[in-house]
Amino acid sequence: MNTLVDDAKQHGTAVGLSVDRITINGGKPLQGRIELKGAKNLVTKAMVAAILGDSPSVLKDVPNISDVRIVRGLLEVHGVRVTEGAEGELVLDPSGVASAHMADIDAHAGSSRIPILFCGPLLHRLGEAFIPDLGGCRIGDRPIDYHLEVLRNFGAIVEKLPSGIRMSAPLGLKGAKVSLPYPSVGATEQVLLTAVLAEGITELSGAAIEPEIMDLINILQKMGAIITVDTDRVIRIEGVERLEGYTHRALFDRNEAASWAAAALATEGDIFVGGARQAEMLTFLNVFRKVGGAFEIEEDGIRFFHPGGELRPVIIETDVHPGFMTDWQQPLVVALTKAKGVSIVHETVYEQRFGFVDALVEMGATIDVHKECLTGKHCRFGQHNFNHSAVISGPTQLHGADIEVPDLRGGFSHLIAALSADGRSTVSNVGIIARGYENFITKLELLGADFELAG
Ligand SMILES: CC(=O)N[C@H]1[C@@H](OP(=O)(O)OP(=O)(O)OC[C@H]2O[C@@H](n3ccc(=O)[nH]c3=O)[C@H](O)[C@@H]2O)O[C@H](CO)[C@@H](O)[C@@H]1O
Ligand SMILES: C=C(OP(=O)(O)O)C(=O)O
Repeated sequence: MNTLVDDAKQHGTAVGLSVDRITINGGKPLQGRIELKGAKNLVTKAMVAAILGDSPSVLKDVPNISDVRIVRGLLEVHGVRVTEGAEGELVLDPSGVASAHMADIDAHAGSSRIPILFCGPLLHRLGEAFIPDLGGCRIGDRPIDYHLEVLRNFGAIVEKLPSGIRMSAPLGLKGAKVSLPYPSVGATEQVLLTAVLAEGITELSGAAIEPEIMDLINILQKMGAIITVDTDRVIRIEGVERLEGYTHRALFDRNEAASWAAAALATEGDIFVGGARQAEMLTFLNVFRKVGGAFEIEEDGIRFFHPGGELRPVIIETDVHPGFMTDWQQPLVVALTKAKGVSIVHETVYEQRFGFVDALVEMGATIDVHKECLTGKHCRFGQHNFNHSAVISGPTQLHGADIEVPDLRGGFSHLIAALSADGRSTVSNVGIIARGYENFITKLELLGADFELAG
């Protein structure tokens, strides 16, 4: 397995970021306007969906992030021709889809979580698939048991090898009744990408219904799929014989929007996030307001700002949509260190997502992590030995320190911590942030941050 430093270098290099560290002089409010592109958690899946079409697809608002680069590389080793159109536009031509050579595919092992979603499309197109080791953030065990079970339900034969997973479907894939034990985003996408061309009807219960999944459904419908989203997390898919390419503008990145909103609050700043929309951020906006943040919703984006006065503590439980998204908690925790009183964040989606708080504590925050489900709701992790509830007592003034990015969202929270701290901080392994934040260095510059690049 790659070390964190290798990961950071790989992700940084993929988007042309040649530095490992940023030295930040904190204490300056972030102010100005930035623009969002499409969501990391949709764009990469939309790219995979292009394999299902029998003509090229055009995807707009594709961000320059390393996860997109990695998926592009994987598509190319499978014979998909990927070209760039206008700014932020990718043309994906699947007419040459072929089995990848092991050596080529190995180069992509361990880089992102997306390879597992190639299974259904490749089984339809080629009758076989080989999936290398998966990467993604190290925030828990992240098993793929639901994915494998789903694929077996459709008739795939799954063989686990030391280097990855081999799959075949000698009799083709057939629609199935599938029930997920937990509304997993990835496993729901696995069902969608497999069921659309499977013979017959698929009924998925216990589905995840995140906005990025709904946008993937929009794309599949444009391609010719028949998908019904019922109440109570049930999705019905009627398999069709062929799909065509799509043209689609990707849904904006609501996780990036929430991150910049938290940055505005923690630095007492004022950031207009172009492209952000209210509907997909309702839950975040409620919490942001309760903490004492202010926002103005405009047609072309949302202005997030600190209106003055004291920030207030909150109790949050992360959850599947429409709950408070797990990817929002890390940046917000930095703002909560400045709230007067005791906040609690109960992480119910991943068992180990509080690794990033060690650095905040080193910077002067008062944060204790606990194994118990501290908000009252019992989650899957309550009976185990996982520190999955955090108690944040404030207000505290953070001070500069040398800190190391542990994962994508934790990394962004470290940037915010350094920007809001007194004095100088050095944040290393910043390449990991390039997995999901397009041009974050340029955006920091635009917002008036005081920093130097090093390493
Ligand atoms: C690329 C992408 O879109 N990543 C997002 C996606 O990750 P991802 O799709 O990996 O997350 P899931 O929704 O699948 O995971 C949720 C929970 O289900 C568990 N699980 C999942 C699959 C499985 O086979 N077995 C199993 O036990 C996971 O360990 C985790 O505890 O949704 C997460 C939850 O909104 C987000 O934090 C990630 O940003
Ligand atoms: C956990 C995340 O992503 P991934 O699933 O790609 O690791 C994230 O975007 O915060």
